Amino acid sequence: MAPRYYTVTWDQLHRDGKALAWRLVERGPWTGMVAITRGGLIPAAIVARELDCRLIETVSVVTYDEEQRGHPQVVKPPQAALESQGEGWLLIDDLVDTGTTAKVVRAMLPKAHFATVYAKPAGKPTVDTFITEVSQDTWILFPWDTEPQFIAPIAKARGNGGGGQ
Ligand SMILES: O=P(O)(O)OC[C@H]1O[C@H](OP(=O)(O)OP(=O)(O)O)[C@H](O)[C@@H]1O
Ligand code: HPA
Ligand SMILES: [Mg+2]
Repeated sequence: MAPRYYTVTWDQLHRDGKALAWRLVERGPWTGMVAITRGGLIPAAIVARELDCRLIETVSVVTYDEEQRGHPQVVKPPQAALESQGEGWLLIDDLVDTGTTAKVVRAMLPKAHFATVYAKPAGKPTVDTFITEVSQDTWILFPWDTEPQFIAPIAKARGNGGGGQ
């Protein structure tokens, strides 16, 4: 079955990122943040600004090639947070889908608080805090993966022409 799409604009991402920061500020203070690259980088920047957090580490896990899921590979470990096992650290990603990426990172930082902006049901048990849930068969389109384009008027797309003079 073709996936449904849920389009997220920059404005919406900023609003949802701030909503996440409101939840997380109550759980702090935080030693620092670990952004899961690349999707977690912009949500992490929004949350870091709101929480006045300046210590940002990254962890890189490659799981997907476009919409195809592969075997997760840790390309860069979250060095600064490893010794504490992530205690006091916020782990940020844009979304959890199957939870594959989350499980790999949580194994490295079992004491970190894991937060995402969006979550699908299969990945939900791996997240401590998230803002918006979408169904498992929905593909989230982020603003960095999309661009606005021309769309034909409804009447033309239906092939029933325009109104006459
Ligand atoms: O719960 P999962 O099924 O693991 O899917 C979620 C992960 O997939 C995407 O990252 P991706 O691997 O596409 O890399 P990217 O962040 O560099 O785009 C997304 O940013 C999450 O990190
Ligand atoms: O729904 C999604 N959107 C974008 N990237 C993703 N990576 C896993 N699931 C998704
Ligand atoms: Mg990612």
